[in-house]
Amino acid sequence: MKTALTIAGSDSSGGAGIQADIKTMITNGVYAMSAITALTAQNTVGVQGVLEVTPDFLAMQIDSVFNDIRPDAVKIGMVSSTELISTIADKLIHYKAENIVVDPVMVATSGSKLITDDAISALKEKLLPLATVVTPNIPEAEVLSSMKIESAADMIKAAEMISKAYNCAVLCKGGHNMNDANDLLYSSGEYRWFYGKRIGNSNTHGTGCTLSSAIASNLAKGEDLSISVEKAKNYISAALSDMLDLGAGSGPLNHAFDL
Ligand SMILES: Nc1ncnc2c1ncn2[C@@H]1O[C@H](COP(=O)(O)OP(=O)(O)OP(=O)(O)O)[C@@H](O)[C@H]1O
Ligand SMILES: Cc1ncc(COP(=O)(O)O)c(N)n1
Repeated sequence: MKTALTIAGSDSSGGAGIQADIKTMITNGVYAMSAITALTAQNTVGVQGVLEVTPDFLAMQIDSVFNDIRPDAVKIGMVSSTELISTIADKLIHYKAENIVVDPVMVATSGSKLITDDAISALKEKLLPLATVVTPNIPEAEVLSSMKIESAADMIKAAEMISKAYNCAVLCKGGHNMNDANDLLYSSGEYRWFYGKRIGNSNTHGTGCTLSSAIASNLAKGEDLSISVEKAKNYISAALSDMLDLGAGSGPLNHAFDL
């Protein structure tokens, strides 16, 4: 069985973070492992608290995983501080990790900030150059490219800028668009659109975590990047279409819709 590791934060409400990643990896057919960067006390309404692990303890978790069950792919989600980002980068280089998917988590759907401003610089300098693919939503792509994105042409331009600056593929996600849900993959100088019909479901807590973990699962199984994104897009669209409606705010997806 192929294996995947998520390095991310825990979401006590189970819709995003480590919990979404593990549910996604299992339902996409790979063995799931985790290294937790922070505990969040969180629900569909907001983030009530964050408790970061120490860099040493994060390093220990990553060592424990790599020294026993080597992951075929690694997904990185919420990492809130510069020190934790440096720890992850050092370990990924040390273990020559492959198939690295970086979801540059900055703000939760509920509006809470999940990364410090310093850490955004570290994310750019240390993690993006290691990424097979980085998966920003539109506000994140604006931060990474320092440009405003107001059209499909802007999505292409920003993705190209990020890809060239950090030498990685870029999936610019269109979930924040009003009329469609089209995602753009820019890789090795070429781009491809993944078209999605906008689903009338306001329960989108964890969509970014879920998409990036599905991509990592497909890469772990040996699919190329474009097919990995295509299959991940189909998975997230189906999970959203299941119309699960839990909690008072933006609720989670049904990760196990076809079980
Ligand atoms: N209402 C929707 N209908 C169809 N697809 C959607 C919808 N909302 C998001 N998506 C899809 O979900 C995936 C995640 O995109 P999105 O832009 O929401 O990421 P995100 O903002 O990082 O997610 P998160 O909610 O975890 O912060 C993309 O494939 C996007 O197209
Ligand atoms: C621990 C953790 N990681 C990531 C997210 C982003 O997901 P979303 O923007 O869907 O809330 C989150 N809310 N919590």
